[in-house]
Parts: sequence; C-alpha cells; structure tokens
Amino acid sequence: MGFSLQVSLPPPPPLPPLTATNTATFTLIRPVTNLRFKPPLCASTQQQLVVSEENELKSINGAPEENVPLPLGLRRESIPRHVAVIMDGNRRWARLRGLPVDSGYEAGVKSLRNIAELCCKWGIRVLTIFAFSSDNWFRPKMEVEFLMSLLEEGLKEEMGSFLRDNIRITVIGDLTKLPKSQVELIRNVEETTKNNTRFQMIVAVSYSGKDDLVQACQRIAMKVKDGVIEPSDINESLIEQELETNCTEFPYPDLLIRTSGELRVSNFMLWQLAYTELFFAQSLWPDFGEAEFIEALRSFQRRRRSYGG
Ligand SMILES: CC(C)=CCC/C(C)=C/CC/C(C)=C/COP(=O)(O)OP(=O)(O)O
Repeated sequence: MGFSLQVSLPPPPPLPPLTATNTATFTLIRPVTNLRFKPPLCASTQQQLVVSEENELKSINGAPEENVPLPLGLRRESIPRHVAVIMDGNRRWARLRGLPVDSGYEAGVKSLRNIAELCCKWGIRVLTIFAFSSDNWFRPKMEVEFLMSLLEEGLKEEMGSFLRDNIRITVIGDLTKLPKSQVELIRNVEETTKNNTRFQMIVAVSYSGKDDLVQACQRIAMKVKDGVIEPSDINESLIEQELETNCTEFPYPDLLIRTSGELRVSNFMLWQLAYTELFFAQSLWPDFGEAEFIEALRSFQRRRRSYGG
C-alpha cells in the first residue's frame, strides 16, 4: 500500500536510493503507522522526500545477497540453506584471558552478530543457534540470569535491524521456565517479524532435542486418542509437523557447526540432524569469525550428500 509525501526542496540534490544506512538523511512529513520500517526522524535535515512504502521495502529488503560476491572458493548454488550452530567455548575463552565468565558470553554475542550478518549477506536462509539448553538451568543462578538478560537486551536492541533487514526471529524451547515479561517480549518479536522473509534466525532457548520429540509424540498421541488420526497415519511428515522446527520452511539443517573442539551434538535438534553435515571447529565461539565460517562452508561444499542412497 503506498502513501505520498510532498517534496519541498529548492532544488533537490540527486537522491541516492534508500538504503539501510542513509535513511537518516530523510524526514517523513507526516507520521506513517503502517510502515514495517520507520526511518528515524532527523531534525537537522532540510530534505523531505516522496517515497512509497512499496519502493522503500524493495530498496531495503531486496535480495542484495544475489549481487554480493561470495568469498573465493564458495559456490552460490550450494550455499547451505539452513546452518545450525552450537556456540561452545565462551566460558573457556573468558577464563583463558582471566576475565569473568560474563565477558565470554558478551564476546559470544558479538561473534553471533557477525556470523548472522554473514549468513544474511551470503544468502543462507536460516540460522539456528543453541543459545541455552534445558541443562543450562543447572548453571549458577547469576550466570543463567546474565544469559537471559543478554537474550532480552539483544532482542530489544536489534528489533529495528530485524525489521529493516527483513529478518524473522523465532524462539524454540520450553519457555515456561522464563519470566513472563521475557516470554511476552519473545512472542512480541516473533509476531512482529513473522512475515519477514529474507533470513530467519531460530533461537533455541531452554531447548532439548529429546523434549521436542516427547512433545511431538504427546501431541500425536492426543490426536490418535481424539480419533483425528489412526496410529497407521503416523509417519515422518506428521512428526516433522509437530516438531518445533515447523516454524521454518527449511527444518533440516544442511550444516551443523560446533566450536571449541567438542565432538558431540549435545541433545540439539536430534531428529532434524539426521542427514546434516557436521563441522567441528577448534576455535572457541568468540574467536569463530569470517575465516573459520568460510572454512566450514568450503568443507560443506566439498561433501557429497547422498542421504544414504
Ligand atoms: C541469543 C543470545 C543472546 C545468546 C547468548 C550468547 C551465547 C553465546 C550463548 C551461548 C550459551 C552457551 C551455554 C554456550 C556453551 O558454551 P559455554 O559458554 O558453556 O562454554 P564452555 O564450554 O567454555 O564452558
């Protein structure tokens, strides 16, 4: 749906296309409530602009990844659609530097931002991160609270970028143990970003792959009990539909990366990882940067995926 705004520039300089970085130079003349992305109002600007919502969204949310060259040695046609990550080694990273554990998690968030941006840039469609496992509740209370506060701050701070960059956020896991305010924030972010299509980040919080399967079994058992389906109707596709990854078009990660040299999947996406290619990096998660990510993607592209056939 379009809206129009008058131009009052004597005479207007050539306007660059709207991008995520130059929108602050434009002022909308009247408040617009139906925009998914709202350019910040800039008091100092002299410019007023005619723009349509359609054009704005096209300019910002187009598919720039198609024009961005991939790093040397990576082929666009076999870029994984879904990458899952076990971000391991944050505390070790901090301890190695004599820093408090919290600094390790903060450094981990920086690394996550970097990898998520690269995913967006290179056309990876889904990134699932293991942010907090159901077993992590047994960590010291202060540590748990700090991790949860990072999640909360991250969601609040990045909300503008999610909308601007057409990013969908989904949280999976058992949220019943989280404070009500955090659950509300999560549901709000999910709802606000649910129609975004360029990139989806799935955040696994209080997550357990076994629990995901147990919940799916319970829901299916209820359907049998209620006479909605017969036991013989239970098949892979039905189970897939009941798992938490029913939130994405690409529920099966093509590539799982685990950092810090540990060689386990630790109860992460047990069903979904059936045919996933695994990559174990030596780097601790805060050190896992662009070079290591490229190495993981190159390794993925060298694999022959036969799915057992
Ligand atoms: C979305 C969001 C804000 C995420 C939080 C940030 C973040 C990096 C979380 C990782 C959580 C975690 C339990 C990692 C495991 O490594 P570990 O830290 O236990 O490391 P260790 O194996 O060295 O003890």
